[in-house]
Formats: sequence, C-alpha cells, structure tokens
Amino acid sequence: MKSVQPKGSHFIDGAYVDDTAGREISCVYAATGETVATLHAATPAIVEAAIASAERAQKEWAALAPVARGRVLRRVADLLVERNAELSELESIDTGKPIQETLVADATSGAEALEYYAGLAATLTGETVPLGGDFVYTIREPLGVCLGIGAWNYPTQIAAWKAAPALACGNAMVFKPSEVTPLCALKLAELFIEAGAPAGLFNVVNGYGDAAASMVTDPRIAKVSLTGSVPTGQKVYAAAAEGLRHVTMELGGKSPLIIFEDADLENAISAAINANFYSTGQICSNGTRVFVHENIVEDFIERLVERSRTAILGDPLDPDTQIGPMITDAQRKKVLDYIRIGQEEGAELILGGHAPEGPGFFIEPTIFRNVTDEMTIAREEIFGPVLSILTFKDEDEVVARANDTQFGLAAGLFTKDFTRAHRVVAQLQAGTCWINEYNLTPVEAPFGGVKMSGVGRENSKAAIEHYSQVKSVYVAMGDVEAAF
Ligand SMILES: NC(=O)C1=CN([C@@H]2O[C@H](COP(=O)(O)OP(=O)(O)OC[C@H]3O[C@@H](n4cnc5c(N)ncnc54)[C@H](O)[C@@H]3O)[C@@H](O)[C@H]2O)C=CC1
Repeated sequence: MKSVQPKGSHFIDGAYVDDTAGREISCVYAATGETVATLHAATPAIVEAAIASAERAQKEWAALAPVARGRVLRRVADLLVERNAELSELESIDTGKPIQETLVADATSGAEALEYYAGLAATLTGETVPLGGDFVYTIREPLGVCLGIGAWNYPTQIAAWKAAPALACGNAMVFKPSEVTPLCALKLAELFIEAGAPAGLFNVVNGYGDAAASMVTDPRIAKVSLTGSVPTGQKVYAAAAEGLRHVTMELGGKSPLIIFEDADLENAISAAINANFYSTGQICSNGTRVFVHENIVEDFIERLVERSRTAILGDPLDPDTQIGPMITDAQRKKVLDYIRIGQEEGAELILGGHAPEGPGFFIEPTIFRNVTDEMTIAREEIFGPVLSILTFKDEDEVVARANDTQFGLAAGLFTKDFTRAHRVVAQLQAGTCWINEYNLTPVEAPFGGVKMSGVGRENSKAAIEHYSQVKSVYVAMGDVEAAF
C-alpha cells in the first residue's frame, strides 16, 4: 500500500507539527490489520500551540467581511470536490469503508456543508425591533474558539460538518479526530490553507480522549461539539458545564424502522439494508430495530435475506466491494459478543453472524428474527452490521414500542398511507425522521437527536444558532426618565 504517513501528527497554525514525546497512535488498515501510519498523541505543548493559534486566527477571521469568509469556505468546497478521488481513497484506508461509499458520501458531503455555509455566511445578520420611538437592534456574534471532537465512522464528514457552520459564523476551530481515524481531518486542514484561510483558523490536534478532555475545560474554548457515544457525551457535557460552554452533542441511537402492511416491499427492504449494512453498520442513526407488520413479515424476510446474501465483502479499495471490515478488532469483538448474546436470549439468527476466515476485521451482514423488545440486541447500540426484526400488529402498539428506548436520534417508516405517515411521525420521539426513505442527511436539513441521543442540531440554518450568540442593543431616541 502506498504511504499515507502524514508529514506530522497535528496541523497547527498552517503547518504540520509533531512532538514525538506523545504516546504513539497506530493507524491500522482494517482490511489487513497492517499499520499504515504512526502518529503521536498531543502533548500539553501541542494543545497550547493549537488553542493559542486558533485564538489569534479567530480575531483576524471575524474581522473579515462575511462574504470574504464565505469565499474561503467555497474554495475549500471546490477543492474537496476536485480531490474527491484521492480523499476518498484516504477515507477508505483510514476507516475501512468501501471506496464505492466513500466516493459519494464523505469528501462530497463535506463539500456540500462547506458550500452551504459559504452561501449562508453573508446572510447572518441581526434584526431591528421597533419599540415606538426607541428601538433594539441585534448583532449575531461568533462565540470564539470552538472545539470539535470526532468519532471514527465519518472522519472527513464530521470535521467538515462542524467546521463549516463554526467558521461561517466567524469562529475558529480546533478539531480532535478519533484516535483510530487520525488521517482525514489533517487533509481538510491543508485545504483550508490552500483556500486562503488564515493560519490557525482550523487546527487539527490528534490524540486520545485525555487530549480532548484537556481542551474542553480550557478557558479559551467557548464551545464544544462532540460526535461520539452517550457515555463520552455525558462526560464532555458535564466538563463543559464548568465554564457554561455552549455544546452540541451528536450521540448514539437505537432507532426504529417501521414497515407497515401497505409498504412498498422492495423499497422498504432497500431502506432496511441501507439502515443496517451501509458503512458496515457503523452509523449512529441506523434503523437497527426493524418493526415489520406481522402480515408481511415472511415475505419481507425472504426477500431481505435473499438480497443480503449477495453482499460482496472485500478489500475496501476494490470498486466491487460493498461491505468493508469493522473499524478495529475490538469493535468486531464487541459486535460478535452482541450476536452471541442475541442467540443466548432466544433471537433466531437467519443470516451471517460470523467473522470470515482471513486477515482484517470483517464480519458478515447479520440478521436476527423473532427479536423481542427486552432483548439486549433490541436495547443497546451495537454499532455493527446487525439487523433485528421485530413484528407488530397495530399502529399504537408499534409507536409505543418504537419510543420505548433511552435514545431518540432517528426513526423511519414505510407506508403508502400518508395520513398515517404524518400521524405516526408526529408521535415518534426522534430528532430526525424519514418517510419512505432512510438515513439521508442533506445539509439543508437539521440533524440531531432527542433524549439521550444528543443536544443541538448539525447542518441547516439550525446549526447557526449553536455557533453564534446574539447581542441585543437598545437605542434610546429621547430623554432618560428618572424618578428624581
Ligand atoms: N450522533 C452522531 O452523529 C454520531 C454518533 N456516533 C456515536 O459514536 C460512537 C462510536 O464512536 P467512538 O469514536 O467509539 O465514540 P467515543 O465516544 O468513544 O469517542 C468519540 C470521541 O471522543 C473522544 N473522547 C473520549 N473520551 C473523552 C473525554 N473524556 N473527553 C473528551 N473527549 C473524549 C474520543 O477520543 C473520540 O475522539 C457510537 O456510539 C455512535 O453512536 C458516531 C457517529 C455519528
């Protein structure tokens, strides 16, 4: 494999830097287990350099005309599109996701976020509030230096989804990628410099959880946006509270996908496949509890299994590969444990369930039927290619069961009855819902969770609220009245 060793472990103040005193980070190609790059986790000196340069750059950036800021973001979007082929290859090496996915879902999704917020940058104005003679005007201000902390499943997309709205609002960002996918965000940082952003505006600090934790409580950090698991979210939210910092939390889920009796079966099956096996099931919003009406469950299962059997597992860089490995061996073990527990608790394994022989962290697409609500595989987030089929009889019952979870990230339903579709969606406790689709997350629409799945929204105009603050200015036009 060609070398993907970056010129340094971190990208700070416009250049690669390293401090070999930091603990080693091995970047492993999940398809073979081979180490493809070795980096060093941030030391306190690296963290200090990153935050200090971001603080400097933020002042320069916020002083630019918004349209000029937008122009830089737009150039980054163009560069992401132009370099999509090489960036997708790197994404596949960093994560193990198949190249046929990364070519359409990672740098391209990042580019869309940058293009969207590039356009929005110059429109972020305040409002005027008439009060008779006096009036109030508002100014939308940046927060300062924002900290982004990423998960491993979408390293380019997560970095871009956080950086684009943050920078459009006039903030700077320090981004800490997941320690298992440290490569892609560094490339994004290079592109910001190439596009003309001030040095320090978007810094990447690689490291483990402790490096991110040390930044969360730094007095110069105004906001923290995390994509990660619920336990990490709870820790980061609590730590950020010490300084009353703004937070956005994009956390885990156990989302329902409901297939009503009148659903278009082939479309529903396509959605169930996408909602469970895309990115080898490593997607937070996956619809892993597939509720199928009892009258159609046999037909549904027959076709689902028939189609899922044809999935091609293989080298992520092979254009024919449809399913890549899990991110790490540890994650694969965790998923295999859930599969074992599912069988022990009485669910019926009808496809997959094994790790194929040979190198790499592969796991077969796995389908369980006869899953019941209290089983562990129906309650906990697995974060792997494991689809659970549950059956239901009527609408009220399935809504109650769908909502019976601590999570609330996403939900989907399939029906041809639009009255029912809207009635059910209105009752579902989820931040993002799909009617007759699943897992599409266009930048134009808000994305995020309710309940334990998170706080705040990414994408769309909604993200602007989470990366800016409003100053209210009262203007008096007459004399000041006083009691004496
Ligand atoms: N809602 C969403 O948008 C998404 C949520 N996820 C969730 O993320 C999880 C899988 O990703 P992982 O990387 O394993 O999650 P994780 O929660 O272990 O780590 C996420 C990030 O937080 C950092 N971190 C760990 N401890 C920290 C601490 N005490 N303070 C500050 N930062 C800390 C890690 O280094 C990593 O960069 C899944 O549970 C999944 O549901 C993943 C992708 C998208």
